[in-house]
Amino acid sequence: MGAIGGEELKKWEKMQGAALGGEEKILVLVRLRPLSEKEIVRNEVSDWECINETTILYRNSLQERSGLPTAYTFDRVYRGDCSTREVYEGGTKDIALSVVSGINSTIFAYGQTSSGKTYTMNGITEFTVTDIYDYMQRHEERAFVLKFSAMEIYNEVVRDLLSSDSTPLRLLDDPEKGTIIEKLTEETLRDWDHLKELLSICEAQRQIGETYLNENSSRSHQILRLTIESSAREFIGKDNKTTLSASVNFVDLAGSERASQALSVGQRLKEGCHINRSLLTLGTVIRKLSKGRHGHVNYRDSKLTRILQPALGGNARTAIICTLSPARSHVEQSRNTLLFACCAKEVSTNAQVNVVMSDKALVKHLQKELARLESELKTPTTTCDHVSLLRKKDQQIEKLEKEVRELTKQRDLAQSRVEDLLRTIKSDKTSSQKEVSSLPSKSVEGNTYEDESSVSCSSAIEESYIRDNESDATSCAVPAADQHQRGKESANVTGEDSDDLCKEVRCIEMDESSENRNFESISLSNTAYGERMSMPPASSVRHSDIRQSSPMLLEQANSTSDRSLHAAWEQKMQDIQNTINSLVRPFPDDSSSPALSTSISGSRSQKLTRSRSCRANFMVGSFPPDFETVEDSETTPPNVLEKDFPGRPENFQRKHWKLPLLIYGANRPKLSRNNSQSSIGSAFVDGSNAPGDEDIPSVDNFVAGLKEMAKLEYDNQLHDQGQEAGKSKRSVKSVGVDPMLDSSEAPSDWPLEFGRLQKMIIELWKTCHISLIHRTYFFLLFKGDPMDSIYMEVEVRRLSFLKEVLSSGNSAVQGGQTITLASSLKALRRERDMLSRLIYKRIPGAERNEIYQKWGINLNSKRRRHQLVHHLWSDTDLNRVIESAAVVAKLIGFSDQGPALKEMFGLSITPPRKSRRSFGWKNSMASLI
Ligand SMILES: Nc1ncnc2c1ncn2[C@@H]1O[C@H](COP(=O)(O)OP(=O)(O)OP(=O)(O)O)[C@@H](O)[C@H]1O
Repeated sequence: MGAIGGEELKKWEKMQGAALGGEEKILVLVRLRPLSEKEIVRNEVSDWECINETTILYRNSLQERSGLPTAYTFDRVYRGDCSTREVYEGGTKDIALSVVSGINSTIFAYGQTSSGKTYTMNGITEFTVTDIYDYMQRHEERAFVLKFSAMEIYNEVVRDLLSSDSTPLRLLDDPEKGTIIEKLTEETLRDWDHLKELLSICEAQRQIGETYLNENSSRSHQILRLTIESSAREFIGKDNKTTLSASVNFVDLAGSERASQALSVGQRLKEGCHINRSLLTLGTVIRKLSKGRHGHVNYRDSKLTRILQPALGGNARTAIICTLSPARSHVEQSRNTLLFACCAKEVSTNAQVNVVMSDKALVKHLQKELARLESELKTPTTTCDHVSLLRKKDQQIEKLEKEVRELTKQRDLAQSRVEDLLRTIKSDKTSSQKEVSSLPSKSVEGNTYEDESSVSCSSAIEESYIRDNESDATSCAVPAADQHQRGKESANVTGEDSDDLCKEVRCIEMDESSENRNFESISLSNTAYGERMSMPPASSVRHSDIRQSSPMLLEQANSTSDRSLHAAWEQKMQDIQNTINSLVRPFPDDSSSPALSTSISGSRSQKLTRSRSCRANFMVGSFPPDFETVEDSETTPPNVLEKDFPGRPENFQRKHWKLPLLIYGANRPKLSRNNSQSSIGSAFVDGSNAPGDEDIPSVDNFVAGLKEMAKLEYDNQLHDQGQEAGKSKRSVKSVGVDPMLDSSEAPSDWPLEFGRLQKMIIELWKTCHISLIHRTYFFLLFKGDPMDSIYMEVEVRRLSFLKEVLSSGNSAVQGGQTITLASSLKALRRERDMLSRLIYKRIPGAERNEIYQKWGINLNSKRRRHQLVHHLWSDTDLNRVIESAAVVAKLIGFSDQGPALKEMFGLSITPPRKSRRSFGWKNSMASLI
């Protein structure tokens, strides 16, 4: 059903000769009945007078001085001597008969008991039906079906007045039709006599109810509904048949005074409230609607307003006939009725012609509509801005991808040029060998090279590497006095390039060295390098080829112009990639552009995994396979923190500043000193850590995580030192943390320093919502030994970083997991729950009570376990921290065994040499690898 028309409807409208439907005010009529016989006997005075067709006046002189209104104006007012026919003809008829034009209509009678509602509605119903039949007879060209139903609402229960079954009817919500009444009998009318018969059934049913209620007057609302369906005879059986279908409701409401009367006394009040709930709601709805359709209208508060919702503010034409008793004794009720009428006349409805299309016509119509929408979607000039935006972005992306392809081609060309040069170097091997052999073998360790930090690779790792692999280092360092001089000259042109040049050579060197040292991950390193650089694997280019090559050729092979060209290309590709990312970012779902996602991710991964530093590759290769690769800080943008973009495809995630997370879960392989599966943890996490307690992280995984963290910091430290040389330092200062202390430079007042760091860590743990188990392990493992300094520093740095990230509302990626403030809090809450469950399991009753008392927890409290776990680690006072650690250790079955424990896990780090700053970490690292 809807307000759509067609040829047939247009014809029909023309025939009607009037505009159909639209917004209009509710028609409000007031009917004054004559004094009843009883009232006359009581010598009642009639105080109301209709002074013209629209105004009714209160004539009582006493009341006039009360300040209350005396004159009320409505669409029409009817004196007591007016007939129902006049009331009908005066406005009701027009509305009631709208039903034959496919427009819903409703006629209400509202007023106090015995004011003439039923008297009026009976007449209105009869006249309407008579006119409808008359209309049907006059329009033989149309086929009509007339249906009748009747219901009563009493005490918020809906009953079918045409059925002897008094089972209440349920109201259902229909997405198209609104509220429908379940199982309501609908009789198809044969003729007028049939309707009279049905009306008498309704009357009888109603009287049974009234008898049951032992009341003389109506205490229920009655709704008679006449539904008329019509279609042009000439169209019947045809595809484009259109049916008009509408209903007219005749509503005889319960006496409106009931509510106020019922409010007087107890039992009556309760009953009255029930009976008139719908009447009160009707008043509220009308009042609300009279002020305009703003905000919520409480139709659903009563069955009556729910059923009549369309008549009150929706798709219907509505007339309300307010009936009044003229008697002075009823003046209050009469005034209330007029007040309701005043509100009602402000209410508008918006009636529409209700057209029911045949299935076939409906299908045709929908197909047409679908085609229209599809063509709208296809045309970029439609109103759908996002469609054109998408199209534009697709074009941009296509263009950028083309550019990426072009640049890749150019880069490959340049690389092949480099390869050609390398081949030339090979061919010049013999002469180079002679040159190299003539050089003093110790020149590599010459101070000249080391001192020239601006052009050298004198990072700690290189130094350690040189010592460990002296022969390789000799060859790695390359320079003879004159070679170095050339290098210097070159570096004078671009200092940074020179540094890169050195790294480039060392990169190849290190790959091979790694091979020599049989690092377990060398193949990974080489393969990764080869793939990432789109060059032959580094190991395939023998470092001996290079070190034996002519320095001039070597210099040529890494010439500044080639490198800067590379750098420019890389920069450009990075820019393009960034642009693509920014273009892609607004898509909430990568599925919206699958092809795009695939193509870009390819180029993206190629670009982002490419390392600028061979040292980074070396470090990756030397870490355990599960270690999270840390982006070289040189390639990490200064804005290392970023907010998560929820819908961005993973391939387009920008780099995070990554730190390994101390992951204790089952996913993480257990690491031990020799990197093999270890059962060492079981010695410290007692046997009661049985299946089901697998959520408890083991100490060995904790230690493995610490070591990784230290390794990473070591890497950062080295990098910072390397950068120091290039005057382009990007240290951890950029995230607000001081550079890590070298353990070799641990302050002489270490106990004091330890206290300071420990306090700082405890505070940071709290701020960052760090796992209580982590805190416990850490606290119990590191108690002030000078060798703890590295781990203390690492922890401070990690937590400071995390604090900054979380406090700025950003997320950090640690160990492949994105950490936010919310996720940390959630994890901590879960951990506390887990610990509280372990209290009964792990701590015997007497000891448990002792602990509760120590923490000031009432032994009778039902939530004492929860209280305890919430106390744990929440106070940063050292004594409380010690107690917290003891309780958590007990719960997780961790027994602190002092230095022996650290020894077992390889956490006791040999004090480093103090002679050279850069050596401190190298020695420490020995125990970490
Ligand atoms: N306009 C009128 N002219 C003559 N008699 C009337 C008129 N209106 C009502 N009456 C008479 O007044 C009496 C009460 O009328 P009616 O039953 O219609 O009141 P009601 O408002 O429907 O009452 P209730 O709320 O109790 O059902 C009836 O006897 C009816 O015949």
